[in-house]
Amino acid sequence: MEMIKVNQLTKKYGATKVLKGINLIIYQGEVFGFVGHNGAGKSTLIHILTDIVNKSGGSFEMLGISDNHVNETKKRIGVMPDITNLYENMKGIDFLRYMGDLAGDNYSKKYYISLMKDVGLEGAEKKKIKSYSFGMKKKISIAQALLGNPEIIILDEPTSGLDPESAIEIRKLVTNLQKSGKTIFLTSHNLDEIEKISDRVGILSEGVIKKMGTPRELKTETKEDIGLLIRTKPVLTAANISKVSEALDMNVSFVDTQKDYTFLNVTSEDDIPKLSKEIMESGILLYELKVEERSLEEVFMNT
Ligand SMILES: Nc1ncnc2c1ncn2[C@@H]1O[C@H](COP(=O)(O)OP(=O)(O)OP(=O)(O)O)[C@@H](O)[C@H]1O
Repeated sequence: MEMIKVNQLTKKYGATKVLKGINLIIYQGEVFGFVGHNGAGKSTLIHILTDIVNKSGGSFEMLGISDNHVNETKKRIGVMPDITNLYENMKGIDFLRYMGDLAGDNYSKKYYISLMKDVGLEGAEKKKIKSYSFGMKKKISIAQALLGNPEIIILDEPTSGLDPESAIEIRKLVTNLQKSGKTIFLTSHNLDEIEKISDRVGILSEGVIKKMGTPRELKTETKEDIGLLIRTKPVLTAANISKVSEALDMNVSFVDTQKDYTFLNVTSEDDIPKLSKEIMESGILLYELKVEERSLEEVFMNT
């Protein structure tokens, strides 16, 4: 099922066009990672989808419901608020109860306690938010997004500013939410993280989604050469490579050697088995062959 569908969405602030025609479909149960430079318009899109900011043009559907009827979807979408909007003088559980009450929901104390446990805040229910660590504040923001068991959860930079351990905890939480059937739309500046937890990634640049796909698709789609790292005895030299290249009549280029390793480029995946066979048949012992992966960061920098 299409949980979020965005069609030619635009947004202008005054004369500045921030979003110039966003097209996007997010399916049920996906974790979709949305990345872009500072000021690219990620939060603007989130604010439009959650009815905080008006669109300038185009349309969108949330849970199959048109943006003309956005009120009907609000209870089914959870949005993590900015942690600067937390009521710091309130105890954690009172804050959640207050937000629940504001939404017109009447949950039991047990519900709020279990919600705090779900986000890893067990034992902190009666502590004031101002005494929480940065990571705990992020967690209670996520708990607020989970109030009412929404089907779509939108998290704007859930791990920014967190130490690695807390970031791992939040990532686990996202994975558990996905396992429980939620659809998650998240932004992050941490591309390693986006790559680890997202099923698909969209890169927003110059007002449009320039690239979209699984992390693997993005990392392989624009790659011209395939980098190989080979460990052999004896170590392959430029002369060996040019001989192999000639024998196979294919374009294998020598890049460098470091200790026991040789770095090479080939132009097609099909060259890899041919190359390894040729090396072994020439009496050179092949210990290791690795395809060097492009990082999502490289893809992002080239977008
Ligand atoms: N209310 C507003 N009025 C005018 N311009 C705005 C407003 N809100 C955002 N902008 C501008 O729109 C652009 C996109 O901002 P937005 O916050 O959506 O980017 P972002 O991708 O979320 O950035 P970041 O990664 O830094 O959070 C920026 O140039 C910003 O200055």
